[in-house]
Amino acid sequence: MPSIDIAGVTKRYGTDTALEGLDLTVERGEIYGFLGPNGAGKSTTINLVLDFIRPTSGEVRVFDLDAQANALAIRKRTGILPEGVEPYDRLTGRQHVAFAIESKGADDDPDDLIERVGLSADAADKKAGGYSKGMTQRLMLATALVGEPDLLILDEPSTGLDPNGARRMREIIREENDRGATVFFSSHVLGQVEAVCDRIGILRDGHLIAEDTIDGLRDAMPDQTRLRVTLDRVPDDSTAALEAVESIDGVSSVTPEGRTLVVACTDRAKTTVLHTIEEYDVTVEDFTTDESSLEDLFVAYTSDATPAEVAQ
Ligand SMILES: Nc1ncnc2c1ncn2[C@@H]1O[C@H](COP(=O)(O)OP(=O)(O)OP(=O)(O)O)[C@@H](O)[C@H]1O
Repeated sequence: MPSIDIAGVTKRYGTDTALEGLDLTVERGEIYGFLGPNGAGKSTTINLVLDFIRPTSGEVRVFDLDAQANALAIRKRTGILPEGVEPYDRLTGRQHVAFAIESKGADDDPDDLIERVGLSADAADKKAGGYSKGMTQRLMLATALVGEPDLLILDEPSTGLDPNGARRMREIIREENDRGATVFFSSHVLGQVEAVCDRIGILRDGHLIAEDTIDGLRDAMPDQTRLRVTLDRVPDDSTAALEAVESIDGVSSVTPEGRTLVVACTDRAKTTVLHTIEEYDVTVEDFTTDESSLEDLFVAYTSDATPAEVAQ
């Protein structure tokens, strides 16, 4: 039985279509990463799952229950970390967690949850109105974990977290999953997604344009590669050089790292990339090709060309 089953869902806001005919299934026990550029429809999808908004057409089922008819029962079994949520200024962190425990009728110890997310006992005694973004995010994660939810929905969970916080988040996602929870999370931090997800869905303009494991996404774009080109020096007009490489057909991104250019491109574009760089009066000292990262794949999948065109 899937934890989330979205079938043929369209969501319109007036004449704007946020989602169109979306089919998406998250199996029980999996960690599903939900990616997409700004405005692709990720938050809309999450809001439909939680019945905060309703579809224009189509059906959303969670735990095999209709999301509209069973919203409260579903939310009781779900831990939610919404995007950009503000805590109540006047409650302390501990009071927030205690309130969440009471609301869910759970019996967690607030201090255990506070410690687990890496919030200090001192911070937990302070009013949440003064919390930094990272502390707020940790607090909200603690409330999402209340009652050992069957499903965790995390919207941009890394927002505001420093590297330690991001690592803790990954560990908690894995621990929750080991306990049996299904995790559905949206993120722009692709390293985070790459590190923990079993499966990834990429949404673009309200359509799911790719859904697979990272290896599967790679296999679907066998021609996609990551080229590292080391030059004898940084070109004098490095901006023009970067723009020239970026505009080559088959190149989806270029990142300078000192004298090295990291270029996500198709195999066929490699030679043109090397020739183009050399036109800027520099010598290519070395180049290597590597497996594409999730970031490369994401850019390739969400760039203007369709995935099929990119893969060709
Ligand atoms: N309440 C609303 N009223 C009108 N249009 C909306 C509303 N909410 C979302 N939209 C539109 O629906 C589309 C999808 O938005 P959504 O917030 O779901 O995208 P997202 O993938 O979560 O983006 P981001 O990564 O920026 O958070 C966008 O075009 C957005 O402008």
